[in-house]
Amino acid sequence: MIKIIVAGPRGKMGSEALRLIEKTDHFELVGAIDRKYNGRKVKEITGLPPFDAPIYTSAEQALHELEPDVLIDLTTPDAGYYHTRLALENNVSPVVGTTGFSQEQLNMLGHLAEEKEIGAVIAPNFAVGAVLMMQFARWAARYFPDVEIIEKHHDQKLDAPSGTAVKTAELIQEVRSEKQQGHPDEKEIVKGSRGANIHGMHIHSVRLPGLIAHQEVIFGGTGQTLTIRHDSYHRESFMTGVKLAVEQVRKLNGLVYGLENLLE
Ligand SMILES: NC(=O)C1=CN([C@@H]2O[C@H](COP(=O)(O)OP(=O)(O)OC[C@H]3O[C@@H](n4cnc5c(N)ncnc54)[C@H](OP(=O)(O)O)[C@@H]3O)[C@@H](O)[C@H]2O)C=CC1
Ligand SMILES: O=C(O)C1=N[C@H](C(=O)O)C[C@H](O)C1
Repeated sequence: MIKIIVAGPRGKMGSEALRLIEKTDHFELVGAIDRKYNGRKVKEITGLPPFDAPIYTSAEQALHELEPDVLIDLTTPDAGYYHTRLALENNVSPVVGTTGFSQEQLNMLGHLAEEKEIGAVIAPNFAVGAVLMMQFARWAARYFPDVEIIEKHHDQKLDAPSGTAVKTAELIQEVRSEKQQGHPDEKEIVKGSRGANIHGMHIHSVRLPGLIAHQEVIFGGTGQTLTIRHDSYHRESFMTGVKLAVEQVRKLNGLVYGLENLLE
């Protein structure tokens, strides 16, 4: 049995993670970390599964009193960083889906996991299809160095560009030859019209109601384009990866960044 705490249980992803725990025999929810409802039980919160597990507003108290094996964090960049750090300091393995961490924060968490000799997983996207999309894009970039990324998300998303888009650009950068993309004299008439720029790759972020999580990686070559696209239509799409990470994380030593490192 794996004892789990979920941070962000009322959220779109956190509530989906609770449903995953509910239907997984070897997972046990021992508590939740929420900004509200301290001392209440998860089952008392409308819309959440009928768990007797207690809610804590203090992450420190939850970690000390409940002694979980794993903390699943699905909150916000600031809260997620704080919870992940705290989990590692308390010898609890974090499985983190929260996006928006800086490179400095990721390095810090990596050092801490190594120092404590604890497994940790941070994955910008837990959907297997999205991981394949990123891997296929990395492969395609060897042959098509001209690339732009369009990511589309629901309009409640806090961070832009998405963690998936950043990770995609990082993976492409590993194999892509040095490239000056677009016209050297290109000028933005309206600031921001060419989107964000990571390692010379342009990333465009769309935010609209009705969307969940979608990304296109478009490669351009002479007389052709190649588009690699992934769509999450339901947040259950992320749960295969969350389940795998929870099952694997305590067997790891140090931080694994990206679900692709856990897939065979
Ligand atoms: N890796 C992956 O596969 C995926 C990652 N994500 C990422 O997961 C994160 C959550 O996304 P989503 O569920 O859509 O967001 P939501 O806004 O629906 O949920 C976030 C939850 O975190 C809670 N929260 C905020 N601050 C704290 C805090 N200090 N302590 C405890 N809880 C807190 C919020 O509470 P309140 O309501 O009070 O604000 C809310 O319930 C985002 O970073 C998103 O990018 C999303 C989908 C897939
Ligand atoms: O906020 C979201 O919804 C998502 N966030 C992750 C990201 O930033 O890439 C993963 C997925 O795209 C959904």
